[in-house]
This record gives sequence, structure tokens and C-alpha cells, in this order.
Amino acid sequence: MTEFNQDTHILRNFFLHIPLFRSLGGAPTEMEELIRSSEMRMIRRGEFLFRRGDASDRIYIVHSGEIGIYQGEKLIALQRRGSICGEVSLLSGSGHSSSARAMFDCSVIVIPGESFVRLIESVPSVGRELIRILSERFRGTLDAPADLHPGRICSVSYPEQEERSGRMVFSLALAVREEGQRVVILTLNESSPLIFEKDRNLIEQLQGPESGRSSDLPVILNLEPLLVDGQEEQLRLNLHDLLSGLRRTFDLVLVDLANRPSPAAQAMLDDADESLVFYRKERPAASVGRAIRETNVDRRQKPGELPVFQGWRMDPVVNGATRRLARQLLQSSRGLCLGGGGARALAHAGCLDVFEQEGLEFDAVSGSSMGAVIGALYALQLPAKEIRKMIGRYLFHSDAILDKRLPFVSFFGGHRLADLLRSVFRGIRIEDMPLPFFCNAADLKSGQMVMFDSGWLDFALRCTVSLPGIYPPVEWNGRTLVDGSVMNNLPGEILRQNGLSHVVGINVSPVADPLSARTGVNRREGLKGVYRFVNLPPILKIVNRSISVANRELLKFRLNDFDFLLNPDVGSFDLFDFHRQREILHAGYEEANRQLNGLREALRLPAGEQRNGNARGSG
Ligand SMILES: Nc1ncnc2c1ncn2[C@@H]1O[C@@H]2COP(=O)(O)O[C@H]2[C@H]1O
Repeated sequence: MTEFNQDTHILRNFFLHIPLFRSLGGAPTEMEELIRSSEMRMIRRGEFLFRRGDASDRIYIVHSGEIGIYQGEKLIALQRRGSICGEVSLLSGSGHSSSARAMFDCSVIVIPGESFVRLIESVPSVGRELIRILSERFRGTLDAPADLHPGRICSVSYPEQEERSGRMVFSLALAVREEGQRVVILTLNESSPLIFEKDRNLIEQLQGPESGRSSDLPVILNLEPLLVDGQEEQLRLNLHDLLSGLRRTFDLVLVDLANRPSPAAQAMLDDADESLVFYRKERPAASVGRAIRETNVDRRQKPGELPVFQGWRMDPVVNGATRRLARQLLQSSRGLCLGGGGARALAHAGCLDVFEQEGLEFDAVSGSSMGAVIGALYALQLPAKEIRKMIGRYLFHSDAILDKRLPFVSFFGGHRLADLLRSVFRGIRIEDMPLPFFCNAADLKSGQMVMFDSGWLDFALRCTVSLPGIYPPVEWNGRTLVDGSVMNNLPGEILRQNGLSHVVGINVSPVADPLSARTGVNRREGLKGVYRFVNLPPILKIVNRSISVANRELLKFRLNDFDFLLNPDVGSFDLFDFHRQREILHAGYEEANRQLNGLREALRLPAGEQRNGNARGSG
């Protein structure tokens, strides 16, 4: 957690605009005291604000970003701008009832418990508002499940280009409709092309030549003419009711905010579950909500060059990034976790092929060992065919990655593998990848798992593939890192922790192996057997077998991390069967085809939905 200087002006402005402290506008002394005792803090994505059971002497108010409230690994609530957090522990004198963790980079305001309690005692309206908030939360836990999932409200702004904000909102709305959800656009943006008479044909343009049936259009409510000077306060009061009503009818309410501050815009921000701020050049300062950088990735790539993306690419036409963002807003995002297994991990590529044919997209990827290498290619949004080509050409070429050496530390030197990973993934940082990506390693010194979610991709992959005994460990920052599969070969929980609603895993470790594996040389194979003995001596088979058996048993404890698990039939292949690419790929292909209906059901997709000519390329 890093601190930055508090800014009195920002704090005062913020407090005046959140329901809990709004009434302090009429109590200047208490407001000053509150500002004096408050402190603003930044929390990095994934960092814990506090953990369940911790004692507390303070409360937190979310200033920007999103804090996830967790019971164990289950995400039970999201706290957004203006939400109070940690009050149960303070007021009841017990430990925190849940853990709180940053879903994105966040800023929170920390208020010492003593000051907060003093404030409640001296300003009754703050106490009343607190009771209302707590009652609403309590009510939320009592309501029928259907009522627990009302539509969500999302505000969008693009301070650098107001006109573009209208286009963003429109393409997001189209993506939401593609997901089969109901959406309405409210616009306060006078520059929005959606509300210009002269741009009547814009909608057809935006949708592209093939679509454009007017019945497919999202509902657009233009509130801009109501922003008459002097009547904004009245509008603010009415907007709250309007939004509550729309929430019940639509799955998503998208609000295009004008950039000029107005009470109406503020009312929208107060009610929004999520606020997106797009930018191209400068990350908005004192950001209200989640900043998303728009980049242009149309740049032609040279042959063999991997695309490097640095943010969302948003077009009026719905593309992959828009769909992913829409799924995040709808809380229906999907994560894919690819397990390790040496050559067996090729089966992942077969599954990816089927997913692509079926138009099934994932929004984030995690992986271990070779599963992470294939996952990285997917997270870079390479088409399945390209992934297969790269695997065939370099990544799974045993000569290229199995450089023998005197086996003191490990059987293979790992230099060729490191060079290869560097040449393929050079210059790519994990945080710049188009899909969020995670891969793990195990630190032999501390016995803890290390999860890479930022930094150089080739380095993270080099760590995650360093199977003990096969490749040397990587010494880094006082740690000794080996293949993450030693601790968790299918790291799906990290996807849930990062807010992905559905998690699908592909396990390529044999789940059952009735045949006992041979670990020595088969004399009947004669000369061929001797050749294999020299090339793949029993030590490798023993390591291979031990890892497979350990992974099989560890997986039994991990099943709850997944909504759906695919298990390609790869029991008859070993870690080094790189020469059997075709058969292994086929096993993945078969399994994905076999499980399609179940997978669709787990992801709550209509059966065969995207087969009807709506196959999507990666985007
Ligand atoms: N269902 C919920 N909805 C919103 N916030 C919650 C919910 N449950 C717990 N919290 C918050 O999570 C915090 C966990 O620590 P506390 O128990 O101190 O206070 C809790 C509340 O601030």
C-alpha cells in the first residue's frame, strides 16, 4: 500500500457528494474535523485492504475503483465509489466479518474509528444515513435471489473527446444486446452523435452494413434538453427515481455523462455501480471510476511479430474488447485456466480451436507451466490457427527446448527454452496484454506460491515452466522459483479472486490411469529401447510419473475453483511426447466438442447460440 498526499479540496468535494456525508455541507466545523482526520490511500489491484477476523479501529470509504468483499474465496459484494467499508467491525467491536481486496487499482479514504464515532454522535443526519445504508445491506441479504440481482448502472465519460463517448456507449450497448441482455442508454452528453438529428443514419453506420434492423437498437433516452440552468437540482432528485425504475426493467443502464459538472451528472455518478472514464493520452487525474485507455491496434504487424496491445480498443463496431467490457459490466465474464503437463498441454490448443469455431470467448486467462505458455498466446489474442502454428514451429519442438547438460541441478539447461521464450514474447509486459493474464511459480525458499500478474511475460513463463529436476530453478529477488504446478497445476482461483464470474479449467494431467506406467527401459524394444533409454532415461520418467500422480491428487482439492472442467484424454502421453503433437491436439479437440453443451450451460449461454452465423473472430 502506498500513500499519497491528501488534498483537502478533493476530500471536501468528495464528502459533499456522497450520501453518507452530504449533510455535512451544513456543519462546516464537523466537515473540517473530518477532513483533518481523513487520509487518502492507494491500493494496488489484488492487495488486501483487510482480512476477515482482523481487528479494526477505522472505517474506509471507497474513493475510486472497486473493492471486493470476500467470504473465503467467494466474492459476496462489490464496494464502489462512496461505499463505506469496515463499519461492522468498528461498531460491533469484533473482527472484520469478511475480507476486502482491491479489484482494480483503488483509492480509499481512511477515517479513524474515534473520529467517525464522534461524528455520528454530533451530527444526527450522518447517523441516520448510516442506519439507512446498513438497513439496505441487511435488506439485500433477506430479499429473494431475483431481487438480489437488479440491473446495473454504469456511467461513461471520455473527457478528451465527448463525441466519442457517445459512440463508446453505443457500441457497448450493442455488445450487451449480443449477450442477450436488456440495455438502455441515458445521455446527458450534448455532443453525443446519438442525439443529433443530422446524424440520423449514424446508427446504421455504427452497426455496420449487415445489421441495422431498427428493432435491434438499444433504447436511447436523451436527457440533455432537460439540463436547463436552474432546474438541474429538480432533475437530480427525479433521476434517482428514474434510475431505480430502469434498474428493474433493464440488465444494464448505460449513462453517457456530459463532462461539464452538473448536479444531474453527480446524481448519476452517485447511483452508478461502476464508472468508466476513457482516455487516449492522459490518464484522468483524481479519476472518477475506472480509467480505460483507448488504443489503436490497427498497426500492421510484420510477419512473425506478436501484436502488443496496451488497452481497450473500442470501435463503433462491436469488437472483442467491447464484448469483454460488456460482460464485465454485466458480471458475466468468463475466465479460462490452462493446466500444466509438458507436451500434454498441446491439448489446450485443440480446445481453443473448438472455442473459436463456436464463438466462445474468454475474458481472462490463467495457467501453469506449459498451460501458461499456451494461455499467454491466447491472452495475446492470437487466432487458434496461429497458436497451433507457433506451437508446431517453435514452442513444442523438443530439440529447441530440451538442451541436455550434466544433471547436477536439472536434466536440461533451460537456456534454449529461455531464449525461445524471449524471442517469441520479447518486450511484452503482462499488464499490457489485451486479456488479463496470470501464471504461477512456487518459491522453494518460502514454500509459497508466487502469482505473476505484471512484469515481463517471457520471464514469468520461464519461471512457470521450470519443472524441478527438468529445468533449473530461477533465482529472483531472493526467491528460488520453480514450476507453479508443484503447488497448483490449475490456478483457477486467481480468476475468481479477480472478479471473473465463471471459471472454466482444462486439466491435462491424467485423472485416472489404470495402467501402471513404465518407468524403465523395455527390453523387448531392442535397439529402439536403448535409444529411448539414452534420450529419455528413467530419471525423467520417474519425475514425469511423480508429477502426474501428485497433480492428479492435488486437483481433487481444487474442483470447487471451477464452474466447468474439461479433461482431455491424455493419459497415454507423457511430458516429453512433443513428437505426438497431432494426437494430443486431437484429444483436446475431441474433449471440447464432447463437452460443448455442458460448457454452454455452465456459462449460461443458450445451446448452440453462436453457431447461427454469428461466429466471432478474436478481437
Ligand atoms: N453483503 C454486503 N454488502 C456490502 N458490504 C458488505 C456486505 N457484507 C460485508 N460488507 C462490508 O464488508 C466489510 C467487512 O468488514 P466489516 O465486517 O468490518 O464490515 C463489512 C462491510 O463494510
